[in-house]
Amino acid sequence: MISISRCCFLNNVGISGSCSPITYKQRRLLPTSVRVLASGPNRDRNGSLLTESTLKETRQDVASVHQVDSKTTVSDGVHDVYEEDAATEEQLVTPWTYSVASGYSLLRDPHHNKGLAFNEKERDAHYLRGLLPPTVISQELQVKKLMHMLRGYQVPLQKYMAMMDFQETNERLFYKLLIDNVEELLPVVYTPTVGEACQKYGSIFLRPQGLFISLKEKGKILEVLRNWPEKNIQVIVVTDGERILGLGDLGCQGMGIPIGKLSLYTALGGVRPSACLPITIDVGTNNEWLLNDEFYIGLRQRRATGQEYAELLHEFMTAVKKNYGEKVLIQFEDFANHNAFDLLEKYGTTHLVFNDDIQGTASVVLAGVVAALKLVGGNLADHKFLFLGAGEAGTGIAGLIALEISKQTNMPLEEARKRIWLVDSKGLIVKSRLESLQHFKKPWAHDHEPIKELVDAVNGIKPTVLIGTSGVGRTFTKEVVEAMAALNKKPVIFALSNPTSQSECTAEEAYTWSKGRAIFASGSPFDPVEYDGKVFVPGQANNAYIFPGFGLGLIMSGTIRVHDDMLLAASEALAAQVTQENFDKGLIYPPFKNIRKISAQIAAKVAAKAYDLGLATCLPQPKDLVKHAEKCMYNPAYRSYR
Ligand SMILES: O=C([O-])CC(=O)C(=O)O
Ligand SMILES: [Mg+2]
Repeated sequence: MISISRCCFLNNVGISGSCSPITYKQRRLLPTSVRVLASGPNRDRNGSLLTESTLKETRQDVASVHQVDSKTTVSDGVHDVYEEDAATEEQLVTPWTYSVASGYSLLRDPHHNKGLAFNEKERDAHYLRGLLPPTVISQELQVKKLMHMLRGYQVPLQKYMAMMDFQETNERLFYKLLIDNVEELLPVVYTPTVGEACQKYGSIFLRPQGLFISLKEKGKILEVLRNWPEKNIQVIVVTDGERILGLGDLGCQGMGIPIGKLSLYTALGGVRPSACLPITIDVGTNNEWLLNDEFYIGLRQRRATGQEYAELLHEFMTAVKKNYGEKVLIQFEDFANHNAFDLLEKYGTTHLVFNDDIQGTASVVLAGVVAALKLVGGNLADHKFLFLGAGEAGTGIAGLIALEISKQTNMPLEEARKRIWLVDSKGLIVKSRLESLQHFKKPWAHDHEPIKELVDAVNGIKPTVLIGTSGVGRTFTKEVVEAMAALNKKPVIFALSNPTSQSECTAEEAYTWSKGRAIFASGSPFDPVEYDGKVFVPGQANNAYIFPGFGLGLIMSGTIRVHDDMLLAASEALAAQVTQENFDKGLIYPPFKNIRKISAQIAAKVAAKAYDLGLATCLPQPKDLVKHAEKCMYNPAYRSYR
């Protein structure tokens, strides 16, 4: 086996430039325990922001990170960091070499394999003669062939498995396929199919694509992180599998979600695949069916809770920061409510954390509501919102809408919240229930008599916007939609629960029961619907519009904390991407086919906000942040290997 110079392969268009990643040696210069900020998290239980004093302290952390950065004289961040890491402690303690295989091994290396696209010269230079059939084809033709193959499969899960296989065989081809056919393939690698894949993950599992950290690894998490072959990690998506989409506790099999989300980080947001790390934390499962399934891949025990859970998570959070530094983004995904809010609150002031279900969903829905108002009329403050579901998504969206109303009108947050009502499994959230409510529901307990049924809440509250985040399918019944349509000329109805089976109603139901008057969006995709001779195209209010661009913005600016104003900036950037042509078709989200352009816009606005707030460490600030975002984005076109 001949090793090929690293330069030709690792010189990705990564997120580097003047803001180079911190190397292990430099990381050692960082204060060993980065200061815990003096007071509250970036959003306390009442939804207030980082205070001026905590912001000031966070800015001091920014200064210390930047001081280390500015000592680095790195021409090509990605490449040189690898050099340096290899030459220091990593090479001493890990068993790998950084050389890249040639010949047969090259064809089996997904990061560098090009299959039939290796040209004649490359076949000679890299010992590939005879290992491939004689024809040489372009990457475009390879994409065409794979699409032909995928379209031949009838069952969505077969398509999912084929896509995972492509990712494991030829990474660049996988991403080109996904980027060039995003509207067709998103439902395959993401909701709804990824939900079924997680349910059956044990049966279809062939090769691990992420890190599994279970209770067995307690005390060794730092070592486990170091077993992952990539060193320059910029985004981690982590789940504990307790609330996978609206499907409930899938334990260790929730791994499909971090893998799917990170594929979108690369395809939609342009973050290098090698900088993405999917992680599942396995503390057991309470899913009896899985515990008795012979193919289940996780720990066969009931979920650890309380101190045992908190200690494992704390070890994980500490190890991540120690191994990857201050600027690694940790995205929490599909944790159950009780842990999701606590983790965000606990680590929001010490780590770069983002909860996609609370914050990403909030940002995408606010954008959709703002866009819908162009069709419905009025300002946000003129509207009344009713939610079915008061968990992460429900209270997250409610909080961001209230914040935006308060910013737009200068009205106190408390006053803005009065326009927003939530219904949970026990009925309308009202003052008389205050004592028994979980902390994240308390801000939404307003004065009203108790109401049990959703339809009665609709008739009692008279909302203009109805948002479903319940995780329970078919809860927007004919009666509910008809009540909305009786109250509003153009009722705004969002059925956000995923996957399709958990959607509060289908697009067809929303349009039919409202007699074609609903402005409708859903979390999982629905096909266009024909009603009364007119075609209605439903919007997909999924956080996939936000998190890839949001993450890119944080990474390219070296931001070290997430702030709610960045969520508002992302939301505004997304709403601004809806064109008149989209509105004319009744659309409140831009088409996914433009998503990379949209992500660059979101990234630029998020980064700009981070610079304004003094939370960015990549200095100086680039002049044109949109161009900078586009330049940072991973391009899956093959490289030529000389
Ligand atoms: O994964 C998705 O499609 C959206 C999401 O975060 C969830 O439903 O938990
Ligand atoms: Mg989620």
